[in-house]
Amino acid sequence: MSNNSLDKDKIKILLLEGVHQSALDALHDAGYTNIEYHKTALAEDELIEKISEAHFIGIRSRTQLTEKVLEHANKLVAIGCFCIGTNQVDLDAASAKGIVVFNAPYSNTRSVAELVLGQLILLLRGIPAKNAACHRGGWIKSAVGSYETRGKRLGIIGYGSIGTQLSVLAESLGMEVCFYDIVTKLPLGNARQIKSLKELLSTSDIISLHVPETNSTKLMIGAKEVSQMKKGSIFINASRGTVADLDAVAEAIKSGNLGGAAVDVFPVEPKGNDEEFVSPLRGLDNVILTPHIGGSTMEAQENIGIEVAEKLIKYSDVGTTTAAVNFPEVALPAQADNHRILHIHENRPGVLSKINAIFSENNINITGQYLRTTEKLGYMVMDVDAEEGELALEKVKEVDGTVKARVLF
Ligand SMILES: NC(=O)C1=CN([C@@H]2O[C@H](COP(=O)(O)OP(=O)(O)OC[C@H]3O[C@@H](n4cnc5c(N)ncnc54)[C@H](O)[C@@H]3O)[C@@H](O)[C@H]2O)C=CC1
Ligand SMILES: O=C(O)CCC(=O)C(=O)O
Repeated sequence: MSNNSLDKDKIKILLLEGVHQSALDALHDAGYTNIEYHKTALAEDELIEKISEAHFIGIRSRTQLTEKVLEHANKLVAIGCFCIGTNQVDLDAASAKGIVVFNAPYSNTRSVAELVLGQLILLLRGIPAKNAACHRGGWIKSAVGSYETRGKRLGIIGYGSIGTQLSVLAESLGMEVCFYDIVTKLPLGNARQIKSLKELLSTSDIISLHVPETNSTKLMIGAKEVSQMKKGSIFINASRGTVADLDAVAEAIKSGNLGGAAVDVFPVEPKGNDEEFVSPLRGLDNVILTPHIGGSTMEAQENIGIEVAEKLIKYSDVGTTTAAVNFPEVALPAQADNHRILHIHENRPGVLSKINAIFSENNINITGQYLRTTEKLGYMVMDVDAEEGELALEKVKEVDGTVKARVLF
């Protein structure tokens, strides 16, 4: 249930999926040298074996940190998602074990927006099919079905960090931008928010998805929604594979109802580069298929490596949880010569009064105290005189409702 402060070289960090060298450099510079690095995701049994020994883990989108996997993560204090999406982590299971989850919410957003812009230009010109024909010795020199971007309507579903950047880039090409979002958003430039998904689908020349994976987005583009799209229009999904029914998209491409598609994310993705990729869209010349690389540019990966590594370092060094995905956020100063008790507890009546009673009953002097809560979790941080740190930790660990407690010094 608890971790005492360890020497930095004893803190075991497991980095998977080839996170950028910048993360390793940042961790090394901060004194963390006990790092196991893998270029790929791990099979579930190996992941379970390795996570049971790790204090920190860094992943991207392939590693599924399910409840079953996290059950074995008894030493783990934090998860770094070196990406935006955190749907691959069972956040409730992580919170229940007092494991903080961090991500990089912005660093790869420009990369995705640029890729989508490139794809929509290529698809409007019918380039994927012409390119495929050339590779087979064909020659489709024709303007039929080939269009400029100017004046075409781009329908963006999900007007967040990526959707808004795509909106601005598309307008700079002279496109008309409309968007659908469950939240009322300030439109950038001349973009317009459309209240009905059906209206967006049926009036756009290109539809591009930029929503997170949630219960409300699961299969939000099914056969019905695909049938509502304008004849000959283009479908792009670089969000999550669970959002769209690719069988329906494949049927619409084959029947000519859709003019083309670009898909970067799939309901089931290969775990590594040596596993076969299976999709109903394979073999369709006017479909651009990419292996979930929307955010995979050198710039984005380098920035993500630094950003997430720094979040893990700050949590490990001083207990700061700013920008955590599943956790009360506390920005903490570096502690001076004292010991810092980090106490993660269920957010229910009585826990705090018991902790405070321990300090007064044992005459432990508190030099600094911080508290933040979410609906389910409380995170209390107490700085105490160095000689009283171990006693304080032992006592607070006994409090009913404690999820995790550790001391930093
Ligand atoms: N292909 C790739 O490599 C990458 C994919 N992504 C995916 O893109 C997603 C979006 O990224 P950001 O724009 O940064 O996220 P964001 O959180 O800034 O924006 C998401 C937008 O979707 C809206 N939304 C949520 N549920 C909706 C619904 N049911 N219907 C309509 N709108 C809804 C939200 O209100 C928000 O405006 C990420 O969650 C991730 O899954 C992100 C980065 C790279
Ligand atoms: O880099 C990755 O593995 C996934 C990127 C992504 O989809 C995200 O940032 O949410």
